Amino acid sequence: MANMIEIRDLNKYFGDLHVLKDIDLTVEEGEKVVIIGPSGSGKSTLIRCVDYLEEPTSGEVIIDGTPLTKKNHLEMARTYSSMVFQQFNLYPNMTVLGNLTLAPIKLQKKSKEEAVEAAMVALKRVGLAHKAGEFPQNLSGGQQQRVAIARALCTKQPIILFDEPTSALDPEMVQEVLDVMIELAQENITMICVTHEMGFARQVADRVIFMDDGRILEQGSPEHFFENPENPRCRDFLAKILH
Ligand SMILES: Nc1ncnc2c1ncn2[C@@H]1O[C@H](COP(=O)(O)OP(=O)(O)OP(=O)(O)O)[C@@H](O)[C@H]1O
Repeated sequence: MANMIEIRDLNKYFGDLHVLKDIDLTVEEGEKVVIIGPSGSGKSTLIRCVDYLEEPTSGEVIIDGTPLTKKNHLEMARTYSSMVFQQFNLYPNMTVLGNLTLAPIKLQKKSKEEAVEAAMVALKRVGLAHKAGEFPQNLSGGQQQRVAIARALCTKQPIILFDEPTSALDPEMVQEVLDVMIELAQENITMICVTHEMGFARQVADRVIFMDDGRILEQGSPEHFFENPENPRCRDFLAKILH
């Protein structure tokens, strides 16, 4: 398998705060990676560096062989990666269909017909084709997040980054979003997902990564990771959230 994402010696500071510390990480094409760790450990910042929503202070992020730079990052993100956020980030004054066709038409220069067709295919996949004409505020949180996932799907980039996609949802809506993600994981999409959903990690991840204080302290297959973590901080963290 080819490397889709290579992160080399990545450091990120916010002012004096050293948030990512010498991160090295390679993700293969089609690989599903779940990142867990305590609040403030740098998980979101790390995946935001993958599509340059945060600019690394030093080090490199290489996508499909091309290093991200100030100059190319918008074009690279358009081609390679989309992000699903905790707070959905849908435009409230646009219909679901409007939200889904905006980037393909404006940024990817697709025709309206092509964008609508792709949007409807994506909405079907998340079970919401019948909501195409609705405004986001008329949907439940779970439905809004499924729309956000459909939006990520219809731009057809090979990488999807999930930043705690179920953390803002009422508990009864979490599973419907996870089910969509589980189904997506059957495909050759490269996924990095920051989440506290350990069942999802066990079911879907090829690799689980534990971050603490800006560093990757443990990583491995779910079997190894959950049964036999070596790092004491990872063991403590798992003991807390699993019991
Ligand atoms: N734009 C920013 N400006 C200043 N500090 C920031 C910014 N974004 C994040 N931070 C800080 O960087 C650290 C890492 O934040 P990050 O959101 O990456 O952690 P996280 O592991 O994703 O946490 P959580 O699980 O709470 O979302 C935190 O101390 C946070 O307050």
